[in-house]
Amino acid sequence: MPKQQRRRTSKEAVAGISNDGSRLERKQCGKSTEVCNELQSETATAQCQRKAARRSPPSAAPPSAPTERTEERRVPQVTITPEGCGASREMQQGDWDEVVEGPLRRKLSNSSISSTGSSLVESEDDILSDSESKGIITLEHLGGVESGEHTKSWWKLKTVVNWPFVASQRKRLNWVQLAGHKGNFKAAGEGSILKKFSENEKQCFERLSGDALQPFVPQFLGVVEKDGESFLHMTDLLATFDLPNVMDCKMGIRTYLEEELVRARDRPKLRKDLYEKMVEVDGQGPTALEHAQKGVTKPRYMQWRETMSSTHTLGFRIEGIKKADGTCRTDFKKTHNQQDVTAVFRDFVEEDDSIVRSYLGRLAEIQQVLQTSEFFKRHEVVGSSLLFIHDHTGRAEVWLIDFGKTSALPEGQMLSHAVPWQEGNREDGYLWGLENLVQLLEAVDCGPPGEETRASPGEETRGSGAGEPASSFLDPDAQ
Ligand SMILES: Nc1ncnc2c1ncn2[C@@H]1O[C@H](COP(=O)(O)OP(=O)(O)OP(=O)(O)O)[C@@H](O)[C@H]1O
Ligand SMILES: O=P(O)(O)O[C@@H]1[C@H](O)[C@H](O)[C@@H](OP(=O)(O)O)[C@H](OP(=O)(O)O)[C@H]1O
Repeated sequence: MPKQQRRRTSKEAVAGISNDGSRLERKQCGKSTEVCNELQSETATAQCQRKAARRSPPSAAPPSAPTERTEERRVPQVTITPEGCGASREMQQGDWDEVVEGPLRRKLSNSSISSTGSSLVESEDDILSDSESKGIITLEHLGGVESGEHTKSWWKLKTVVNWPFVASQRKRLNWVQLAGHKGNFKAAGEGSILKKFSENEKQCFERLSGDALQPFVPQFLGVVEKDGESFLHMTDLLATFDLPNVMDCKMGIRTYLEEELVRARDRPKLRKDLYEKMVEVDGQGPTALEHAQKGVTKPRYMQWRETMSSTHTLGFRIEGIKKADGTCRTDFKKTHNQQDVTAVFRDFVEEDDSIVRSYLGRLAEIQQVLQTSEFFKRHEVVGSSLLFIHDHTGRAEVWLIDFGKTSALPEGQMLSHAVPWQEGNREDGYLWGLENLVQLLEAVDCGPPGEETRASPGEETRGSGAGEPASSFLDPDAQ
């Protein structure tokens, strides 16, 4: 199939996820006939889904379809009373300049890129004063100094297009922290990194040892002390790539713990920093009261983030992307619907179908393993991400990262990860989000092998028969 035609097909497919997918966007359909019509275009999607069915066995407990009915969704209310502003738990770190071995050392710094998504390289002040903790790309450059030496000279690479890499340096210019808290990471020995210690995350790594999921998470290398602080030592997933493209997708329909909700109800604490982050994205975000108080509670902020982004509508959201050319984007707070998300995916993979297929293959493996993982069954997985990494060699991998807010369930309790969350059931919607992610990525992958994926008229309906979807989405209406 000619490339142009392939692209058209992909584009149609982006919107037309499925019968169920169209429900996913039905509220928006009311606003846009164009979107609505596209959603009804099924053929290309059906092709993708058949491809997917070949890639992976159908999930044992297929999730069903979401809608975009944000207002109608039941979100536990948090009573806000003014009690002063809570401070961010962000690490205050001023002494993280000393970094590690290697001729071109990474510095993992507290600098960051604004979530407003400026793609311009600004002054150092701008970088440092940024209130966001995202999109950190900071590299320590030792200008040919041999391994073992220490120096404090380093580069801050914010957003650089056409970075003049020389071949020997390219491999080492890999590090990027696309999400998470400033200063949470430090470089370690070759191919490994240190993440600020969390007892909870350590326990998760220990429990993951020997679990079916272990091959899909960074290798845990133990706890190390450095400069009087404890860190989790783990493999740097980027280390073996050459100028990788990296994307962080935060999984699940809920990004805060139930206990945070309870705490906020019992002891509501207004946070000015979160209020400011909210206003930065949407001046209309805070209520009149919140504007007056200049503060919001954490669950209120987190719920707002979920509804602004695609967490609420799709069960995952894009946190950040860094591409091989050095460009970095973290301005996805308002990337909300499937068309926008798919457009970002397409840009990320640069319409390289073989990369998409590799990602889909890996995601299919992850979906399969999640069905058998004891760890997954017995943990509420909140705030965890899938890290997508590929480079020009054609290698593409997906890894599960960040178990800082993943918590064990009481003995005997298990989650389906695919049914709606109601306070108390601790469901996280991980599998639902993953299924949506896979389907959106499939919408990018509607090119070759072409003929073989073309549906015959009798195959136009998804699924194994009688209009039954092969896989479907979670329906929050079912709540
Ligand atoms: N093992 C790893 N290898 C390579 N990069 C990693 C690894 N772990 C994390 N990262 C990078 O660091 C970023 C943040 O990681 P992580 O989500 O674990 O941090 P965090 O501070 O716990 O985040 P959050 O505040 O969302 O809980 C990721 O988006 C990714 O870019
Ligand atoms: O993505 P944003 O808009 O920057 O918002 C942050 C993000 O949701 C983090 O996941 C969260 O940390 P946790 O997941 O650890 O709760 C952090 O809370 P915090 O400010 O309390 O650290 C938020 O500020």
